[in-house]
Amino acid sequence: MVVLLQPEPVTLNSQVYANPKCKPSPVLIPVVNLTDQNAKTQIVKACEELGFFKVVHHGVQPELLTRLEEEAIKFFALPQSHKDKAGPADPFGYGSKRIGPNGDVGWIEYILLNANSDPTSTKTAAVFQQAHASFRETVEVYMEEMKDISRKVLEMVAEELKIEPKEKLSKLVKVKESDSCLRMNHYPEKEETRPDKDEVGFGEHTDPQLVSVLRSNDTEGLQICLKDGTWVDVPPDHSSFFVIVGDTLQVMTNGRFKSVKHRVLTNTKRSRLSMIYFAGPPLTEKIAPLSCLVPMQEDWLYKEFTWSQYKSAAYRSKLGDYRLGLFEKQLPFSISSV
Ligand SMILES: C=C1C[C@]23C[C@@]1(O)CC[C@H]2[C@@]12CC[C@H](O)[C@@](C)(C(=O)O1)[C@H]2[C@@H]3C(=O)O
Ligand SMILES: O=C(O)CCC(=O)C(=O)O
Ligand SMILES: [Fe+2]
Repeated sequence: MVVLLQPEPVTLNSQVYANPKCKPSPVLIPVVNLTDQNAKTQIVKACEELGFFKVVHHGVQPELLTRLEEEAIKFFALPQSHKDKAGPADPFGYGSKRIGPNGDVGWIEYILLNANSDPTSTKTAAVFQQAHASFRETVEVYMEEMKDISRKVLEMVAEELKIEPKEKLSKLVKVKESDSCLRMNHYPEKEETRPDKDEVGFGEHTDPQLVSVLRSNDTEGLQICLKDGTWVDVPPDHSSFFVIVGDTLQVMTNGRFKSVKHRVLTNTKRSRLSMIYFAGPPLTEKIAPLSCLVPMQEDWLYKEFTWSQYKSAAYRSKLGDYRLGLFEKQLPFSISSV
């Protein structure tokens, strides 16, 4: 008899921070083996309960992860004046401390790159001009792998939820018009750490896209917010990926999946490096609850919008704003609320 070993779920290692809402928690992060026949059921359960899960047996070569990490480290180690030639981020290119256009800041520097390398983005071109010669190629190969993981995850979601046609979700991230991007975040080490104080690397937010695929080095810092508002640490694991449900998938499942709030705290003497691929639909794609999941329009919790409309609204908002609120349908008063 062959006994298949299931990967152990990881216990969230909550630290006690000054913030009273941040408590130790016995929550487990679901771990999904992408080659397991039960993967689709586990993915849907995790998307419903947490909006977040860890992926193992993903098939991405560890050498590619190491290569991209090394090249990113080399980029961030360049003199500030070189990096600044690729900034400020517009949103693409190199950014430091400022996140987005509306006054958000963090202990961070980053590169944001469009998956469809936009020939008009001079900032993107400048990133590659400053970087090591092989950086562009490594980034392109990595993005293809991330697209593939997003595709597989969305195919499994569609299969489990019996969405028809079954490519409905995965097609959105596969087609060449998909509006996806890759962000590399560097949270520099701190000489002085202040264990009594939360220091924000990347403020709390949800990701606007369908799904995000995150990988980091072995430095902690990422936290997710549970439904009861408790923040819990996600133990880092440099050989796995974490999948984050985005706002768009929340809308398409009519709220059945939750886009998880997350943030990065940087109270550490070691630097954190993360790479995160945001799988987004084409700009012109109409986003609404899927009719095969919610046949009656009056049951839709959200109005229909295009990804382009949502993205514009997101870029007018601050990081921690509840962006989906703008697209929620006004529900008639229920008798019990009167
Ligand atoms: C403050 C902002 C940064 C952001 C655009 C926004 O106005 C609100 C959404 C932010 C976010 C979060 C997830 C991704 O990191 C990101 C690239 C995205 O698509 O939405 C960022 C945006 C950004 O940094 O430009
Ligand atoms: O750096 C991280 O681990 C998370 C970053 C993040 O949430 C983002 O870039 O949207
Ligand atoms: Fe995020």
